[in-house]
Amino acid sequence: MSAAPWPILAPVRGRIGVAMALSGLSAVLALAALVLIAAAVARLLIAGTGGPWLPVGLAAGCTVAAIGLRLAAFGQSHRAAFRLELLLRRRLAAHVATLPMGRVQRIGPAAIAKVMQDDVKALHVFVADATPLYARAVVMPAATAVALVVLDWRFAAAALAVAAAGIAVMAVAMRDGGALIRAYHAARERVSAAVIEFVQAMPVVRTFDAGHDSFGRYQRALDAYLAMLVLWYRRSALAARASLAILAPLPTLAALLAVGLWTGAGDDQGRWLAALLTGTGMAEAMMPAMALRDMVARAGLAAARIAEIVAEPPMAVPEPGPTPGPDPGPAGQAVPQGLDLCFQTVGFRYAADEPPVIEDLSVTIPAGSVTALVGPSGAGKSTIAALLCRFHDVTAGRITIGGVDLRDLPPERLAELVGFVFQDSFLFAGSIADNIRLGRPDAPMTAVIDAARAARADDFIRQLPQGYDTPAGDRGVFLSGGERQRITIARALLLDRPILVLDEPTAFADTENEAALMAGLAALMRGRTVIVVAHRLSTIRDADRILVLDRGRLVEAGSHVALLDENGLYARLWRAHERARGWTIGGHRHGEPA
Ligand SMILES: Nc1ncnc2c1ncn2[C@@H]1O[C@H](COP(=O)(O)OP(=O)(O)OP(=O)(O)O)[C@@H](O)[C@H]1O
Repeated sequence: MSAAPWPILAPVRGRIGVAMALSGLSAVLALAALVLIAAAVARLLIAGTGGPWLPVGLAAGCTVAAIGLRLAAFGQSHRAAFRLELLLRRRLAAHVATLPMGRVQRIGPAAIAKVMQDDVKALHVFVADATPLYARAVVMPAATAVALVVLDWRFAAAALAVAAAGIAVMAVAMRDGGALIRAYHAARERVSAAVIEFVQAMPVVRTFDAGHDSFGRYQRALDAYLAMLVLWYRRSALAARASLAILAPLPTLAALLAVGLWTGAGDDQGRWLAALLTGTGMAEAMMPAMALRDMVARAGLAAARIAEIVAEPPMAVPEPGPTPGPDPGPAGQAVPQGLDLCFQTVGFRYAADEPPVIEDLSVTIPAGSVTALVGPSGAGKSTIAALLCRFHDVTAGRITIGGVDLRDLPPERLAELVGFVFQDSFLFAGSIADNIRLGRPDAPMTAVIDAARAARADDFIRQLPQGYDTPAGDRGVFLSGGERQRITIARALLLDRPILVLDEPTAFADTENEAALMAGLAALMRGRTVIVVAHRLSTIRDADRILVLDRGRLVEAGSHVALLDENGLYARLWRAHERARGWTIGGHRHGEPA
């Protein structure tokens, strides 16, 4: 990973430049104030050189201006940081929205959230705090060196020799610095990941080990972090302390005093005093630049992670312009004519180096029909549902709606045609009504209520503390899996898409909810083209056609009755399903004495 944060700062480069220039100028003025104070003291000590008030006044002016410029520099850098934060978050959000959903799932929502929050924040901190300090740490020693050369080259030589010795020892302390910093940050990140995993997995972990071993991974990450710190300390502690001692003001002060005494450079007391006042802090002024290395490295890592997301190729969309796409038809119309879904020798693999999970799938799903996808675990049912939503693009063949390749449909057109209900029904922070309105924010309340009624959700929503205005989402009201699913169904009903993809829609239904959920689903499916992925075969026995998949291939197709007659894979799955329904916990069959 590149460790240079600078390219990503390009949009605010101008403002950062201004901040650094102001900070550098402030350093020069602070130095000028010291020279002027030396001149004032010299005038006091040496008779006949004039009164001290002019240099004192100028020194005061320089100090005030230096403080003002420093504040202005931080003002500019903070503004640049806020602007950068806003720009990067907007850019990331806009880019992530263009990525294929499958890619987003593969990168992981948590990883994306971390980049959008933590890495952007790290760059904010870098720009706001580090850039002015960085300029100061470079300009201050350089300007001091120039001032010393002007005063007397011997003072300059003495101060530079001390600084060079300090930097040489520091270089020893920082050998392998880049590798150590990367290892340090990697260890820190493993601790963060372990703590997140620990908290997220707590419900599962606790059930199994009552919390005794659940610290395991976290503890190991902490141990590795500690080992890393100890290694770093051992490698660099002695040299680092030695370099800090050399770069501190005292050694430079001693060198300047010695040079003044022994070389005759101190004969001009005014110059000597000026050299002592300005030069003493020269080596020390370099120290922040060393410390900032770590901040630059951290910002570099954050920038690299942001760049990685931005470099993800977006989903291919057709050129804007008239698209020969099928017309979704007026809202409320049953299924517009000609919206057959067609898989033509479709193949799909998740990565170029992975085996295909869908192979040579050719099937036509007529408009208005209900088609179920069944098959053993891992057969590829959910993958087909995901392909229909363009979470991924097929890697062979094509999928068409009304004769148009999905890849030739603008995403918004696809969204008008196809609606989805997944097993994992996510509710956003917002009221229940807002959640039903998602996708049709201007829908009137009467339409929301009608959809909720048809989805069999109206009754339980009305019993919530604030009815349709009750807050949902993570921090909202607690709803059962079946209730959440019925809200999702109401949402899909309100959207009124002609084609529906349902992935395990009854996965979370309990017995009490199942009847309501099935009734809601029946309302939703009426008059639409439906593709439903189901584990519970009893829920899809009335489907017009059942497609049976095995290891990515279509092995049987037909109605429930026809497939039972065939006595193949479907018949075996059905018998297994029937047996499983008959079993109760404890190993007894329904109707048998316990
Ligand atoms: N994001 C992914 N990356 C890589 N491989 C995946 C991904 N999702 C699924 N697979 C693999 O693709 C194959 C098909 O998975 P899919 O989830 O489509 O099967 P399924 O029939 O829906 O299974 P189940 O009934 O268990 O949900 C499996 O071998 C699975 O491991």
